[in-house]
Amino acid sequence: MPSPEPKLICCNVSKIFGSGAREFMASAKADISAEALASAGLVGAVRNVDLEVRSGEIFVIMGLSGSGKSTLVRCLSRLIEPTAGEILFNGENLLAASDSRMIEIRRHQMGMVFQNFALLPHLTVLANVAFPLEVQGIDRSTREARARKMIELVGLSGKENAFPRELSGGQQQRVGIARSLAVEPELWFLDEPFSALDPLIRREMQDEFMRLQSVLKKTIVFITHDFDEAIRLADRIAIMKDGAVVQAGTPEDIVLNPATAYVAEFTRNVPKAKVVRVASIMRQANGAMPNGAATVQAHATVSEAAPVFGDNSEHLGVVDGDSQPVGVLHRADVVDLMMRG
Ligand SMILES: Nc1ncnc2c1ncn2[C@@H]1O[C@H](COP(=O)(O)OP(=O)(O)OP(=O)(O)O)[C@@H](O)[C@H]1O
Repeated sequence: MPSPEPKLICCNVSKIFGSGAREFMASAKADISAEALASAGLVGAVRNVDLEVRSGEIFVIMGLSGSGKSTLVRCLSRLIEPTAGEILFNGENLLAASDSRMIEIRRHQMGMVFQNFALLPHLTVLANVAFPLEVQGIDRSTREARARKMIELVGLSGKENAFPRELSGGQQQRVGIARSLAVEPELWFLDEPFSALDPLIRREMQDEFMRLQSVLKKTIVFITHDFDEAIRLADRIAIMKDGAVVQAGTPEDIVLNPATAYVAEFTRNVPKAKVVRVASIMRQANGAMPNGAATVQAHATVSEAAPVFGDNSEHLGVVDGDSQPVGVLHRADVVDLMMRG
């Protein structure tokens, strides 16, 4: 389970494009509605965003094209200067950091993966992956040894001497992932890393990404415009619209309780049983577990638990990670949830 400790805190961050943006922010105080900005000839790419990314979690920022995802993520590493707000990384105020300190943080503590892979075409896979270590001034044999390890981790052993043009899209993105992991980042940004891949490869890469994360346990900020990808990968999701976060929560929170009609549109076709956990719909055991009933884990999804009922049982015992009884799952509640979507 992710630890609750925040790695990155983003407080009331805004990025307004257009001349006189700072003056407008100062005079408008809190009113930076999309309408107020538009009438001043400004673009509110990011508006008053608050979020906290916890150590070891996958935090997904999801929104349609133009909703502000890339601008927000670039503000988090100060590749774009926010117009207002505060950003704390490991408790350090990034907006007060000098340019050289920011370069050091980006080089040593942050990793980035982009949609277009951004590989250097004239360098081999090995040299591409070793490149950020070369920039760090690490000697050749150390950086090549680390690069080989990363190439193996992403399943590309044997391709060390290939050039990017000799690889498929999925393989190129694996190189991008290996390269960004080579610096052993504490905070890993992935900006639509799988969007350029066709659906089958994309799903394979998502599985691969989850496998990597189960080994590496990085703190991740992952951008996508695809809600299905978001609920598949996320520990928590922030949904953006017109530069603002309209809802943030676990996939389960969002699917069960969409905060606005806009969010509900995304959740409408999601099979709820695949997202909702047994713990959310179980009932109190009141001390007694159903006699002879099979058990399921509280953190299993409802669709994982459903087959355990078999033909005849009406109840299942629910246990926690230490096999302690925590509740009862009723067949009727499972059927009800499945009927809902
Ligand atoms: N340099 C800029 N100058 C003016 N407006 C900008 C600039 N960069 C982005 N914008 C505007 O800010 C808004 C948010 O853009 P952003 O690229 O962050 O969205 P996004 O959600 O990442 O979209 P996409 O998924 O298409 O990349 C858009 O309206 C965009 O036109």
